[in-house]
Amino acid sequence: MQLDFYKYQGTGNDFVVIDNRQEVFPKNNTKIITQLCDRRFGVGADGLILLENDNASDFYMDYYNSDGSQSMCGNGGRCAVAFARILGIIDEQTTFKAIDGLHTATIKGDIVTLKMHDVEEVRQKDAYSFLDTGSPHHVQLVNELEKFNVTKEGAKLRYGLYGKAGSNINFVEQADSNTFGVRTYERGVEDETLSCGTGVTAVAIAMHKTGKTASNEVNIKTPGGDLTISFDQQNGSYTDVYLQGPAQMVFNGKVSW
Ligand SMILES: N[C@H](CCC[C@H](N)C(=O)O)C(=O)O
Repeated sequence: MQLDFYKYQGTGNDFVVIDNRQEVFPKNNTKIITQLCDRRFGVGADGLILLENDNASDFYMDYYNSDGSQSMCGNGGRCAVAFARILGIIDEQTTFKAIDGLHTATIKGDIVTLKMHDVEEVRQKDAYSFLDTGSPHHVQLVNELEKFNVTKEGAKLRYGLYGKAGSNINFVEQADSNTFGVRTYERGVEDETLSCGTGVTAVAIAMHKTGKTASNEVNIKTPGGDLTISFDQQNGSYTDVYLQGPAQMVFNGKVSW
């Protein structure tokens, strides 16, 4: 079988993207997904995005981590919006569906602003917070983030604290009143990625909830680039949560198996 694919990246979180509106991709075959995402035996990516038809919105984003598991992906969502515009499905605004429901988004140049779902609950512990922004996230402040062993400590928490289902693990260092550095260990990739969209969204909300910032616009610096998160807060819930940053096509080609 031979298929056209596109490679996208959003702040260094990279994806194989396929137009699956004709339902040609064998998505029940996890081996093909893991192989496409393999950086030595395949194209190489943190995840796979299948863009599909949806009868209630502009398109459906079917997202797979590089190990074939599924969840919502914030950076992937931004890339899917950029891809939908290239395909001519959308213009500057869209409503699309993902595993966690409907999202609206706007795109100007290569900057995509994606509305994330509301967050009602932030579990606060002494050393960390835990919340779901479409995917589950552990958020923990550390010192000397640049030197921190994210892969080792992330794996320890991901398996030790959260069992089989696991969680993504975000390590955070505050830079100023509304700026934070973030490095993320992603479940499903089982490694550090250069950026995680649902992760930085979780960090922004957790930092606001725990009083580290009073601002409802938070800047995040990841190893792959900068993202901005804005939100409202009403009776303890976070609403109108927006994730903003670049999404770029890198190359396209054909894969066969
Ligand atoms: N990179 C993604 C997260 C993928 C989800 C995932 N790793 C999981 O929870 O299974 C993002 O930008 O939000």
